[in-house]
Amino acid sequence: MVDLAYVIAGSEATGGAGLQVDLKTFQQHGVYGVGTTTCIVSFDPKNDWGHRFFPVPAEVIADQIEAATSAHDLDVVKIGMLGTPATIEVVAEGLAKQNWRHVVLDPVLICKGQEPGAALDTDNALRTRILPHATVITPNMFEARTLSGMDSIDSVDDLIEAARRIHDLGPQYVIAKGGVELPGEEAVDVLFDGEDVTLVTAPKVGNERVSGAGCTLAAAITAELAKGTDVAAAVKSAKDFVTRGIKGRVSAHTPFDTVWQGA
Ligand SMILES: Nc1ncnc2c1ncn2[C@@H]1O[C@H](COP(=O)(O)OP(=O)(O)O)[C@@H](O)[C@H]1O
Ligand SMILES: Cc1ncc(COP(=O)(O)O)c(C=O)c1O
Repeated sequence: MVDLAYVIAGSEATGGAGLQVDLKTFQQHGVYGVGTTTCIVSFDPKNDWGHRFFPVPAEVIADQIEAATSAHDLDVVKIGMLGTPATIEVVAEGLAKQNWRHVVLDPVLICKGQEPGAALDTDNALRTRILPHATVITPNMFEARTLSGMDSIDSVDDLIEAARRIHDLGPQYVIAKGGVELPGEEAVDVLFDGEDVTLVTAPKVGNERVSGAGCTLAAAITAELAKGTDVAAAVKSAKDFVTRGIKGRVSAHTPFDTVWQGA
């Protein structure tokens, strides 16, 4: 029997992030992917690739969740971009309808290049409605600052402190991603399981962020969990996968290069 993984996330029209990346990553791991679309992001080439954001109506999201969960016995789900409090509410209701072995939350508050202010109401709804379901959470530096309440994260020690604080909010496993934003030669992520801190590192590939890196990492963790891998091994494998994809990155006319999941 093939292993199945489910993702509830936004569509990103250039193919570089979001649901498209999640499903490519699942496929690359030999896992059958099932996806529910929460919103559609279309970057605007006429306006510095600014964000055009269209939320899928809540009832249509509910219909998709009903179809997906009725068609398949799903026990591992990745949550990507939700975008609005109304979407968060309907996804929270969907999650509450069954038991999950793992809920992997990529707490996407804003996309690369977007203004932080847009995130505040989404942040509050995510905290109260989605975080309680998450077993694994993968915040980047901005999301780690927001969720931990820390003003700045300037070192690996700060990132560990942020992971500890986010663990206190509920998720059993926190993977806080330093990426290219901490100084040094390595892209350092921190895994905290409530007891032990593990540094998950790979050499930086350039000093730029890459579109779809966060989605790829969380989707690869989800695919490994669907196959029965334990969390620590899933994170290590996902880090290798995303690093390969960043090395093999695809350049486009957009401001950021994008991860190649087939690398
Ligand atoms: N240029 C890079 N070289 C190597 N690893 C990177 C690079 N950029 C990001 N990463 C890694 O990719 C993963 C996703 O990180 P990041 O881009 O910070 O997430 P997000 O997409 O959520 O902002 C992390 O494991 C991070 O360390
Ligand atoms: C729909 C959607 N999901 C998620 C993301 C986050 O992508 P990344 O993996 O680059 O953090 C974006 C960013 O553009 C997006 O548009």
